[in-house]
Amino acid sequence: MAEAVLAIRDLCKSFGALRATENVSIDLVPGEIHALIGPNGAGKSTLIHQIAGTLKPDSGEIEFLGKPVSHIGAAERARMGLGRSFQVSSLAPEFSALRNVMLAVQSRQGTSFRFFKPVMRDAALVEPAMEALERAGLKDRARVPAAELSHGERRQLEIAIALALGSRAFLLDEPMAGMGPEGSKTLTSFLDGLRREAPILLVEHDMDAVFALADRISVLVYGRVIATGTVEEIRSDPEVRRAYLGGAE
Ligand SMILES: Nc1ncnc2c1ncn2[C@@H]1O[C@H](COP(=O)(O)OP(=O)(O)OP(=O)(O)O)[C@@H](O)[C@H]1O
Repeated sequence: MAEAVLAIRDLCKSFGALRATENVSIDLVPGEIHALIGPNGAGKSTLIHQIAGTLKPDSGEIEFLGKPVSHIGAAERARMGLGRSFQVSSLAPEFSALRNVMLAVQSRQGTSFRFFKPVMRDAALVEPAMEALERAGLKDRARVPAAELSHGERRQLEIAIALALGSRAFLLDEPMAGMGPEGSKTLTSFLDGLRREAPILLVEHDMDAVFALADRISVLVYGRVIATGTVEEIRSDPEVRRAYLGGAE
């Protein structure tokens, strides 16, 4: 298997007596969607927080792009290209999709344009912002205020921002939440293509989306990974069926 973009080894996190993450080891290889599923309270969000750097593990290692990152903060991990999306929306609703992405490009370029006049600065931001919108399938909606975009388009916009920030891997926490059947279908096909941009660690309760998208699935129950495998392996695993999938077919 290709070298992991993201490698998590023996991660542990307890809240008092509760073991929210217990010796979790999973990885993310180039081009894949690795879904993380499990019942409510299994520890999925706790794990994503630790990977993103917003929660400190008790022990274990996290490597991103071959470098240990356990000791560095969330902002630094984001700068390295670990893109987290969907739980906290960072969109400015009154600004156009384009302006939202331009702000991200600007934050990435830092102060290198501060000596330029605003209009020239804008020109230097438009091109990379439009490119990110195109990669996220939103080029035609560039001038539309974020508030007027559909639910699914706002998620695409968040992805465009992550792409503009140079994401090398995506941590997506329940992207299908709040979507109707049509929106879920559109977003599923969008995410299907997104894996070519960067691999995705996908936390999702929508099993149709998970089974349609995942190259591999890890099942988390009471903080432990009870199985990792392909869709077929996971669907036919007796322990997984007992603990989580039940009669879902
Ligand atoms: N800050 C905290 N302090 C104490 N307990 C916590 C804290 N955060 C999470 N927990 C507990 O850790 C366990 C795992 O929670 P977590 O939110 O990670 O689960 P989850 O799999 O994401 O659930 P859901 O699918 O409902 O979002 C739960 O029992 C939860 O109550």
